[in-house]
Amino acid sequence: MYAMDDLIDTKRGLQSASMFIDPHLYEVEMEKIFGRCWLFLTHESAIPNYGDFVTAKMGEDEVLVVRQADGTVKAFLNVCRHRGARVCPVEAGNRRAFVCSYHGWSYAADGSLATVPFEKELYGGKIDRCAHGLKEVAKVDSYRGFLFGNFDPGAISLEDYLGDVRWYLDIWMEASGGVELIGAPARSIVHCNWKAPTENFVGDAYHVGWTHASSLAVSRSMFSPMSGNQRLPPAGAGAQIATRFGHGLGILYDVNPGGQPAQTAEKILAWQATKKGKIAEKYGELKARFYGSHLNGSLFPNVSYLWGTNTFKIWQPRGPSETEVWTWAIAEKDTPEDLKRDIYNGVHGTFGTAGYWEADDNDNMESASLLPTGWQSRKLRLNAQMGIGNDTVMDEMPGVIGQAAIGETSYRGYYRFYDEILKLPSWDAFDLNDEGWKQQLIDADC
Ligand SMILES: CCSc1ccccc1
Ligand code: FES
Ligand SMILES: [Fe+3]
Repeated sequence: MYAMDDLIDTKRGLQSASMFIDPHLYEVEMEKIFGRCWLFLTHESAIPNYGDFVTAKMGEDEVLVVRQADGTVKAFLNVCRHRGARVCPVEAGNRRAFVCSYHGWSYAADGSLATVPFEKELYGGKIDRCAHGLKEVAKVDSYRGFLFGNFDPGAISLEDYLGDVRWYLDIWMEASGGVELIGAPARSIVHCNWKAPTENFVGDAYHVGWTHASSLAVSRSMFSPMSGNQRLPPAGAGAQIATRFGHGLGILYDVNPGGQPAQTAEKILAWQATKKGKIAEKYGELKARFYGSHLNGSLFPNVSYLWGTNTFKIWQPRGPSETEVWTWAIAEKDTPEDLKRDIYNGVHGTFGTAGYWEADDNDNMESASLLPTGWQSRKLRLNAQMGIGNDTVMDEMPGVIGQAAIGETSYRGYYRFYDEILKLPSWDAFDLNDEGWKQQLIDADC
């Protein structure tokens, strides 16, 4: 059994390897993280009309996300209130009612219990209908079209929960003119703990040259000069950012198309050149530069994205050692259709189920997650000390900043909040104005 205080050492940027394997910790994570944090559901554009729905996952819970008649969105556990069978077996569609395939109970789009077969004859009218509607997810909210849900009615708002990271999300969710998720997500299983890939995307530019050496060599991408660790990005080529709620990212300046194959990268650069001037006028030079940069990021607990390599991922936990990966391609809404198709193909060829970048990563995710099965291996500490002691704050961009293209500032930020939320009695006990988290990260040192 893990000891909570031995799990995360924010002061020294260390984490216990047991966090990837401990089944008791996993249950605490499901309760205290997935039961209380804002979890990605879908994008508004996927359910535009009344009755449109998708099924999604919130931790290990399967939910039904439905557009309501009044234009709002509700989410429900996709679980029949009679004997618990799945109410909606399909991933997406349009329904005004959902009928359970087991005994035929039906529910309206607003989750209320609509019909019960032979209700009078078999129940004598004794069913409390109000108590048998689909269990509603306490809160659903949207940020720039990205819909999130929260099981905890006492949780802080989505806007507060995203906090400083909104400034960086707005680079591609707003300044770009807005984005869309293209098509249905590719789904695959990786034999790893859900945190391993999330931490990789939050801040691991360090692995790109080594893990992806062959992918970089064959793709002739903008990252290819890093192949095999031939060279580091030059000094001042990027930054690492940590924010209050564990959300973090890395930025590699001016190389937006990042891991896209060369021919797609050229088209993306030409397309972005037509927009950058207007973005600079409206949002300033810094955001315009970041629009043309490559961003790798994660939103706590399990959302990741690559702005530039156009990838959007959810790492759905399925036990401590298995993760179901949902991968979408993201593109700016106003991208020409032929380029959107190239981007889609590029994403699913790199980070999709059978993508060559994905295959590189999965080996690392699986070994890092499964080796702590060893009783001695799980006692090891994982090192996230790159750049420790050099983190700072800057006037021009929010969060705690590591001023290096490769560093582990956002790892330390991710696990700092992981530690805090696991120990938080309830959101009532949370002080949104406490800025101490910044000093915790700035004071960290080996
Ligand atoms: C094109 C992949 S670049 C990257 C950087 C950091 C984390 C994950 C991926
Ligand atoms: S489990 Fe759904 S109607 Fe019985
Ligand atoms: Fe990778």
